[in-house]
Order: sequence, then C-alpha cells, then structure tokens
Amino acid sequence: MMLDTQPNPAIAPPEHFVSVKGLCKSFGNAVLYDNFNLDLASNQLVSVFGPNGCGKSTLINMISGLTPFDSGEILIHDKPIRRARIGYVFQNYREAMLPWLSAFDNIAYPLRVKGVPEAECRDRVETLIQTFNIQLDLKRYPYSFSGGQQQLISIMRALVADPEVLFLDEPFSALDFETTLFVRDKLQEIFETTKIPMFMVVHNLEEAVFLADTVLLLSKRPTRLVEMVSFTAPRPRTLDTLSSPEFIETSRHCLDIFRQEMRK
Ligand SMILES: Nc1ncnc2c1ncn2[C@@H]1O[C@H](COP(=O)(O)OP(=O)(O)OP(=O)(O)O)[C@@H](O)[C@H]1O
Repeated sequence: MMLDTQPNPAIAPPEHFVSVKGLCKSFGNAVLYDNFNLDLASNQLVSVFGPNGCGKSTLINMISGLTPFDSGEILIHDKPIRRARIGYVFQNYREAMLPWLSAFDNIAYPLRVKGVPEAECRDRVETLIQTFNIQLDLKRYPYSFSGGQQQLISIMRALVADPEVLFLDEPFSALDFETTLFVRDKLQEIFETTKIPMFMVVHNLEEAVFLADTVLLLSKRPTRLVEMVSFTAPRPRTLDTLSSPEFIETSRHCLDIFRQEMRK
C-alpha cells in the first residue's frame, strides 16, 4: 500500500500569519499607506522599524483590528481580523492596566469578558503563570509593581485567551535598560515555548534585530516596505548575540537601508 505523503490542503496550516493586500489609509489629506502589501510567513517573530511618524503604530493597529482602514484587505491566518484571536501588548503599561483590579484579575479580564466560567478562568491564569514562572504576588494592585513587572502582567493578560497572534507596540520603550533585558528575555521564552507568531513595533534598531526572525524596514510616507531583512541567529539570543558577526552585519545592513531612505 502506498502512503499518501502529500499534505492535505484542507488541513495544511496557513502559510502566512498576516496578509495585507492593497491597504490604503489616510488621515485627512495626509496619505499614510497607498496600496501597501505584506505577507508574513507563519511562526515568526517579526519586528517593524522605520522613520518617526511613518505609520508603524497605525500599521499594527490596523492589522490587529484596533484602527479602521480606508480600503484593502487584511487577513490573519487566512481569516478576516474579526474571526482571529488576537493578543495586544500596549506601549504604556500604566494606561493599559485596570488600576481598580488586582494583577490576577487584570490577567483574567479577557476571559471574564468572554464569559468563561470562573473556575476555568482561575485555572487558566494559574497555568499561565506557572508555565512562565511568574513569581509575583498577583493579589496586589498594578501600581505596586515595578514597570517591568507591570509590562509582564500585561503580556500575561494578552496571552491568557490563547491568541493566535501577539501584537506588541513598543513593549520596551517605557522601561529602563535593566528591565528591558528582563522583559525581553521573558518575551523570547514565551515565543520559544508557545511559537505564537509575534508582530512587534520597535523604536530602536538593535532592539528590532535582536529578537526578530524578520525585520520589516519601512520608508517615509507614503509608507512602503523597503526591505524584509532576515535574521537567523540561533535561539535563545543572549548578550553574546549582540557581539556576534551575524548580528553586527544585519544591524549594519538595516542601518544602511534606513540612512538611504532618510536621504530620499
Ligand atoms: N488618529 C489620528 N488622526 C490623525 N493623524 C494621526 C492619527 N494617528 C496617527 N496620525 C498621524 O499619522 C502619522 C503616523 O503615526 P504613527 O503613530 O502610526 O507613526 P509611528 O511610525 O508609529 O510614529 P513614532 O515613530 O513617532 O512612534 C503621524 O503623522 C501621526 O501624527
């Protein structure tokens, strides 16, 4: 008997976790995106870098369904955004936390909004914090935690409803250097454990390269995709990665492209 080794197209996983076709978006007369296209291969950590004001946050917000667009199509794992399970980590954890709820209840919030039974909510939060070894007293309120701890709590909240994609808008920009290292390592651990594809806006070029499988380099407005740069250093990436020839070469290449774009 011959075994059929061909993948069944009916059950083959989607090739892309994000597909954007012919996307147009303006604010008043200012054209931000005009026929913008993007396909991101599944199971990757993708970071987005570009000049100030080119529309990075608007892009992540449109793809995650937070900001409407004028025309075009956006699919998450081949589905319209409204049918996808999405997690979102905001830049400013202080504004993103619900201050009247304990850290535990903040994490459980998306499940409770969905009407998940209380026992299951508690189980799922407990499992999550054990999986990622979050050693915090979650009965406390958000303001009593450090910035890095609050950002970690908001990452846990984004993960609790089992998202198929995690969006992060400058997750480190409100953190100091030491805390950034801690949250960055945790994010990498989450990516390696869950393999949830991640789409992350980052302000700092080295930060964009360090965790990424692919760096999207964007142009000035109207915003084009200038290049998708692949970074294949082994994981986990560590402080040694920063001094590896591959990291230095990739960062240098991204910087060259960025400079060329700024001169245009
Ligand atoms: N709701 C809005 N109404 C009008 N203009 C907006 C709105 N949101 C963003 N813009 C404008 O669109 C442009 C892109 O903004 P966006 O925040 O997406 O860029 P960015 O690349 O993330 O910026 P930065 O690098 O400064 O974080 C900016 O000029 C901004 O002022």
